Amino acid sequence: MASVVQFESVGLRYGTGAEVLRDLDFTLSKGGFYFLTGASGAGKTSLLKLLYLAQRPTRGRIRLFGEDLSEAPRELLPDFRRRIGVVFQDFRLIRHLSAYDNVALPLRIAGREEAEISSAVREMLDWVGLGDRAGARPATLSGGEQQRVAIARAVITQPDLLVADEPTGNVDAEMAKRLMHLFSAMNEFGTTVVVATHDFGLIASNPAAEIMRLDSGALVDPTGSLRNPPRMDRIEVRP
Ligand SMILES: Nc1ncnc2c1ncn2[C@@H]1O[C@H](COP(=O)(O)OP(=O)(O)OP(=O)(O)O)[C@@H](O)[C@H]1O
Repeated sequence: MASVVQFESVGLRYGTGAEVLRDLDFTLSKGGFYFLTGASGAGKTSLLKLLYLAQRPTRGRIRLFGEDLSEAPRELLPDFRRRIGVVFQDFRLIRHLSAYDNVALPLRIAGREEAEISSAVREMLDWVGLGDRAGARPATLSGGEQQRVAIARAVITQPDLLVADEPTGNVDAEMAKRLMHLFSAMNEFGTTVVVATHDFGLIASNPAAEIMRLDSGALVDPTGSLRNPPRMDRIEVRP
């Protein structure tokens, strides 16, 4: 399968500090679904920042959509960026825009017609359960509602790569299921999805997904043990 992302010996440090990511070597395939997990501070958000081009690695190479980013001219980065949908941990909605206008923004930037934008945005807001809050500004929405607007905005352009940082951290279990259904539907249409989460319930909801686990900045045990806990009947428990 074609690769969307390739990391080769990638490391990242902030300023003069120690490396927060080290020796990352992995490939994400087109149409793959990946969960990125690991303890708080393990480097999940930092790895996602490399994926959505908010950070450059301090060493190693990253290929995105087949292009080597260390060789790509800076002017090309916005073109790459437009192919990536991002759900930020802190949402980053635009304060003075309504929920509708926040979700419409990427389509307006892409130059779509208003009639097309209107039907797409209304359908998306309905799907995330905010059809009746289209005119609301972010400050008047709850944390969970803001998170749903942020998700709607990230997926509205059907990006090639969707990167989501704890996208269900503020919603109830029913809404989390609905949002995962949305991500899976996009994934079936070819979007590569990367979801950082601590929520093992969420991970269990998509048994076909691959799990990437970060431990102190390094990827460990990329698949396997998280899905296959030890068979308790084989473990001898001594009194
Ligand atoms: N801008 C920054 N400048 C300096 N250090 C940073 C910066 N951002 C993150 N770090 C450090 O990098 C390490 C990894 O942080 P990161 O936010 O990537 O972890 P995380 O796994 O996403 O954590 P959480 O689950 O709590 O969101 C931490 O030690 C953190 O303090």
